[in-house]
Amino acid sequence: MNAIEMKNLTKIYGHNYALRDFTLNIETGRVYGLIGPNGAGKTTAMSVLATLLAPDGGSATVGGHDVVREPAAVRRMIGYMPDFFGVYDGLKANEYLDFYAAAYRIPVSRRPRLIQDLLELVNLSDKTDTYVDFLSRGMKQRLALARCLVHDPAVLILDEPASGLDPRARAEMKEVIRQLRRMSKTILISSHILPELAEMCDNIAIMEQGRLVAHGTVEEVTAARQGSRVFKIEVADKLEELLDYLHKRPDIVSVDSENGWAKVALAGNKAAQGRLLRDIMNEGWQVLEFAEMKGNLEDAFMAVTGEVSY
Ligand SMILES: Nc1ncnc2c1ncn2[C@@H]1O[C@H](COP(=O)(O)OP(=O)(O)OP(=O)(O)O)[C@@H](O)[C@H]1O
Repeated sequence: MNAIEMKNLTKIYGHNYALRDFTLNIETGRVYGLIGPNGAGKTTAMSVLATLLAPDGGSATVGGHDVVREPAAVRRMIGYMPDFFGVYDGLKANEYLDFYAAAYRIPVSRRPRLIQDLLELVNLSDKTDTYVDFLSRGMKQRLALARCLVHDPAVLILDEPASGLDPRARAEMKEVIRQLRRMSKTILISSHILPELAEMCDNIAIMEQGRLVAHGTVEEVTAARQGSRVFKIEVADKLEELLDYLHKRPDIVSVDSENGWAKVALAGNKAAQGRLLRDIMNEGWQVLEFAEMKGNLEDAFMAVTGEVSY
């Protein structure tokens, strides 16, 4: 079952297509990354899903509800975190969440427990009585995420939740998103921070100029661009000889050595992967690690969107 369906979505500003026949389905319970360069249409797609913007063509549903015809039902299902949001001066973190809980008509008696749970979830329990203004950017982002959760939505639409955060704050945000995934939420996240998305997401969609240019699992999108998958191979010794050996194999697209291990792009499927491992072991190397790497999503993004030429 798909939590989100977008079919031929089109949005035009003047002569500029912000979305052009954009079609994408997101299965329930998935964490889906939406990647694209500035102006690709990520915010536009998310605004349509959040019922804030009417499309000029096509249709979209969330939980089976049409975003144009049943906006109230869609809003009940989603938590939407925009890329830019204001916070209210003079409110403490718990008051801020109380304000939103009231807006969602959560009974007063339920709110203290709910707010405590939400602050715990986003790792801000010790900031309950801190003025929102005094929180760091990362904390504010996590509080904004907590705000999206007050009505316990099944679907989260997060527009660049990690933007402008330092590595530690990003890691904390990532952890919260992992936690939400464990709670079986369907999550759509846009980002420019590609390696981070690769770690967090099950699937990714790459957009450019309002169009979908690639989608699939992180591994599929990466492989589609290269016709290969990348592996880390660590051996007990004789690394130089291994690199030479790998260079000569026809199924190896490229070989690099990195921090004492080999990074190889292998053409072919799982059977090819099995053959490679067997051959290396048969040749006498003691293999300490043989693992597929997800980290080259950034390469895939650059190649697909043409931001960098190879
Ligand atoms: N209100 C608007 N009026 C006119 N053009 C707009 C408007 N909103 C967006 N656009 C245009 O639509 C296109 C898509 O914009 P959008 O904000 O959806 O992209 P994005 O992928 O979210 O970019 P970013 O990563 O910079 O946030 C861009 O060309 C943008 O200039």
